[in-house]
Amino acid sequence: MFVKDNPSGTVSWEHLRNHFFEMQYVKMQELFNEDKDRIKKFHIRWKDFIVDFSKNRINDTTLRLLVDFANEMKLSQGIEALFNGELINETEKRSVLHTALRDTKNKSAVTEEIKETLFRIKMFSDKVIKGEYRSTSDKPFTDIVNVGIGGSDLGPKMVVEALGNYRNHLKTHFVSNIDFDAIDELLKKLNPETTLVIVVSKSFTTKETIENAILFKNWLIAHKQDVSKHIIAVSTNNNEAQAFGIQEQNIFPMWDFVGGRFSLWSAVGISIALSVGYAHFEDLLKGAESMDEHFKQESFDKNIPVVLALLSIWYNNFFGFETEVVIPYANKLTDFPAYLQQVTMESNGKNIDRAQNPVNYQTGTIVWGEIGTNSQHAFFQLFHQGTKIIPVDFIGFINPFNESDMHDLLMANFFAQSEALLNGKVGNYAEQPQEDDVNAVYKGFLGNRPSNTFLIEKLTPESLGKLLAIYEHKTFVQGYLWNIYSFDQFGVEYGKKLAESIREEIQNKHIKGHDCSTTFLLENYLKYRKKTL
Ligand SMILES: O=P(O)(O)OC[C@H]1O[C@](O)(CO)[C@@H](O)[C@@H]1O
Repeated sequence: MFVKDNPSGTVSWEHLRNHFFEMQYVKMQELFNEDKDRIKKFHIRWKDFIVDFSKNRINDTTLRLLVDFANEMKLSQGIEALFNGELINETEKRSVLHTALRDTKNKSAVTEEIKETLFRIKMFSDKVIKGEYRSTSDKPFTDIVNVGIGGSDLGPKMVVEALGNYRNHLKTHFVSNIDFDAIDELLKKLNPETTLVIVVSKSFTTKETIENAILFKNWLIAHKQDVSKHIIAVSTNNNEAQAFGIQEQNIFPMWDFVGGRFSLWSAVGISIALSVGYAHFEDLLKGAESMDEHFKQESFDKNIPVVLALLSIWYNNFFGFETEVVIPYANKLTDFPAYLQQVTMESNGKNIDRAQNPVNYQTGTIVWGEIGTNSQHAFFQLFHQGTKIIPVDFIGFINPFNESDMHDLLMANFFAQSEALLNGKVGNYAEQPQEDDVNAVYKGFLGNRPSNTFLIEKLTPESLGKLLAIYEHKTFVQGYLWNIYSFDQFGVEYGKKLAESIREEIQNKHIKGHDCSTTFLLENYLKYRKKTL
């Protein structure tokens, strides 16, 4: 089971704090000058991945002290507890076993159930793709609509997009928000006779999802389609799904031991299997499984998720950097930052520790991002010359899916940005300021801005699985070391309840019991709302 020690009370935390005072003014440029082989120490080469973390404000002592901290907090014990299915989600009395979803070696009862479900996903997706599972009017399906939100949307949507080059003829759409304007636009494009709807909701009670599912159900009924053929579900709540009109054989199970934001590996990912075929879905799982093995077995100083988590803690808790950014140099990873935000921020946005005390140190980092090079032309100015320091994860691929010289230009930008952030405008690139240039002062930049670089051979189902598992485990390690519970989300659940009661007040046109600001806003909403339906 997990220890419940306050990390800021450990000896190694104290050592890190003292070490920070030495390191805070050290320039990375100096570290590189002093040690021409710095890269040898601070990179990890693993399968088709190179993770270069040399461009960070660290030296040998930093890495050693960070690893000491992980050891003092008994991280190995925590990792063991995770993989052994101990009830580490203590507040909800649940195990956390998303790793079991991709564990082909495990022989426990849990994996039997998982295997059976994977087999069902394979059979079903094969049939739909081949046109053997047919619609009311005996036609093959052409369009898949995934109705879900949060973890029941972000992960599958991101993967379907990321593996766009592997997609088959099926057109996959994702409906998450309760924004009728957007849904209406989609409905106009869809043919109800050949549309298959997947309602994905672990709880089958999430308001947005159920409202949207009802909308699609009514749309299908209005077009005389058999709902039991056109709607399938993924849920732990069999009863509600059946009450909704979904046939039992078309309900794919979810389990309490898989958190929504870690669930794309389960039947929640059925839209992935449908879009790219089961074999590629399996490759995604295999990639994640190989990262699980690395995470379990590798020593902490060579362990990709552990090193990334420790660096993030170094910046978050000692330097006081508040956010970190992820920049994938691949359009196909456009949705990656949004997915990652849920994984990290819903998990580690907590302020009470595992011993029920308010924490006296920072937890959950703020994660954001955008693809390169677009982001360079949007917000990189602040990275280079702003007052805030924002550590960057650059993600790039050596080979594109479709060969083109253009890829070298894309990647030239990828390499240039991290180099510029490190070095600033010095060395080979320094321009001699013109004596009469009155703007010279605005044109310099100092560098010393940290980044990690992921150089991956190619974006494939397998490498994507590895990448996602890296960030899942990084999140786990951070939550564990911050001594918080990463696998519940009570904050979001409270917001859901509040929205329900406000909706009732709007419907009854009776606003009551709010602060004066909310009352003012609601009254104006009611006053100017012109409902035509
Ligand atoms: O799959 P469900 O039960 O509809 O929940 C959707 C999402 O809602 C949340 O509970 C809160 O946003 C997420 O954790 C979850 O992924």
